[in-house]
Amino acid sequence: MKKVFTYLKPYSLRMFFGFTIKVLGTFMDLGLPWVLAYIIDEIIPKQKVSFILWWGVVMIALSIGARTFNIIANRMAARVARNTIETLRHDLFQKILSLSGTQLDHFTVPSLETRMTSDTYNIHNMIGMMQRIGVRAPIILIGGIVITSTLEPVLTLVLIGVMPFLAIVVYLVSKKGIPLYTGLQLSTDRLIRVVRENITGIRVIKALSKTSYEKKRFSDRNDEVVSKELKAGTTMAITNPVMNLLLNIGLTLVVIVGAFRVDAGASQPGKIVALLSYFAIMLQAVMAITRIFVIFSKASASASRIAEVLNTEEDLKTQQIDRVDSDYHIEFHHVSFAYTSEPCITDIHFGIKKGESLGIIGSTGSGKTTLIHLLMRFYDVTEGKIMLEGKDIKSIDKQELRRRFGIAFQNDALFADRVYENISLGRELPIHRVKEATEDAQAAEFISQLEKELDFKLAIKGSNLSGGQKQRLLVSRALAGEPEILILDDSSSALDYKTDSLLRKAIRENYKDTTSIIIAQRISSVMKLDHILVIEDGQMAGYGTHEELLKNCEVYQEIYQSQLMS
Ligand SMILES: Nc1ncnc2c1ncn2[C@@H]1O[C@H](COP(=O)(O)OP(=O)(O)OP(=O)(O)O)[C@@H](O)[C@H]1O
Repeated sequence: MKKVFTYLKPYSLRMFFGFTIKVLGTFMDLGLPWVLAYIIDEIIPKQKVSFILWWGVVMIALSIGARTFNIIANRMAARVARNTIETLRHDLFQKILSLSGTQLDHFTVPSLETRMTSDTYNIHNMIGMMQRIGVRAPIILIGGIVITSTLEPVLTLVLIGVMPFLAIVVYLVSKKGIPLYTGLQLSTDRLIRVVRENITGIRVIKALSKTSYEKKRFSDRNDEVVSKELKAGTTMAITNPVMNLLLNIGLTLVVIVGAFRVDAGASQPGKIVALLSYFAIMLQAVMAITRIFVIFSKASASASRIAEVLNTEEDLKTQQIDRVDSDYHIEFHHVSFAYTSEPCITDIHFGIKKGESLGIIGSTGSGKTTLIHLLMRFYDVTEGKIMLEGKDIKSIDKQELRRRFGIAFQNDALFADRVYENISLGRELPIHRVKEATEDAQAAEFISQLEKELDFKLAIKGSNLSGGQKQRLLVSRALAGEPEILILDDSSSALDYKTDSLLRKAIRENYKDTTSIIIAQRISSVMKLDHILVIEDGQMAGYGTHEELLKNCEVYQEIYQSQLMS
């Protein structure tokens, strides 16, 4: 919570004004029963209509003043809550963007989504509530006790006697509430993960007739959320009836004791009426405080989940490492890596010169994409080093490093935006450059057939395009910035042989200075490249040209034979 409260600092002045206005409004509310008692006990017995009217006007003025001040203060509170959450969400988003691959794996994407949405929403609720009811309710309670004790000290003791019981209920319930709400948020994370997986894979789920299986999976997660919600809700729901009961006992005692006291001449009817009014608004205040505790319990669980992300230390810091002389543009120097305890990449060692091309081939899951993740420093190598022009990539600023790449990953993201935006991706590239890239990526022809061509609007994830069209747009995006290093990760798998071959020809001829790395399943996609790395279970099974590998790499020969036969 401490971390979240630091976000309120810039609004302290606004909060102070809001607080002052709220206090004034609340005092006016507190004055009303007192004036009523005064009218009943002092003014009415004098039987002067002008006096009664005058004090009636005072009551109306107090009432209007209280409402107006309340509305102003509530609007100010809403503004503070909105602005605070806007900044918090912005910082959280920035932080999420800067998380390394390992940190993203640790938090998981669905959990980060919940932290960005429902967790920030819970805190928004709390900040608003604290400024509105959090100020008003304690003043009503304390002010109420002070005023009633001046009016009727004996009856006030009845109310004060009830207070410790109320405090115990609030303490016990909120102590149980926070862990329950933390558990609920974790279950919500899991539910969102299932929803996310289902929505992303809706077609394959239908195609494989897995809908009933997925329905069950969703239902299990949903039941888990419902049961945790029920548990948290039931615990919190105990508060209101118990509070009500305690306060109503107090109220009944006031009426009984008050009746005896008026009868004995020790008190006046106006005071008893005022006391009942005070008890009523104090009852509302206590209810509001319990609501604050519920919201605070939720927000406190959310705040620690958000703080966990915000306090995550950057684990891929830029380091001071001296450059070494190297003939290579890209060099992997005995690189090993593990996502978990199991090694994924072991002792990969190669170098390619500027403008050269490297093909990476190997079975699925052999570690091809991981090599790119390491080259772009999404993860840090566990052993060895990766160098660009003799500079360890750990010594290059991450933004600067990544700007040097043009990359198309497998199933990369396409956005619900114009074709141009999807290719330019915020780089404000000139139209002619985007057009050239689409021609090289063999996408120009199909784009020319789209309505409005580059202005054609894609659906979410480019679902109104075919697989091959999507791939060609992604390759256009990678080529459009004329990158120093081009990486195509299985980006031509949906292309026919002719289009694939035209794409490779265009890259060869039009991007001579670009060093390219092409990951592919088909030997035809890599056989003409300067070097080919054959990878098997994360290890180098061969390195050389197509001809060399055909002679001396068994794995390559097997892939070649199997593809030749098919
Ligand atoms: N974030 C991750 N956390 C844990 N393990 C991972 C992660 N990403 C990949 N792996 C594992 O690392 C291994 C290599 O994965 P990688 O994606 O590099 O393979 P690949 O050769 O590119 O496969 P494909 O050809 O199917 O794309 C696989 O066993 C995979 O399960």
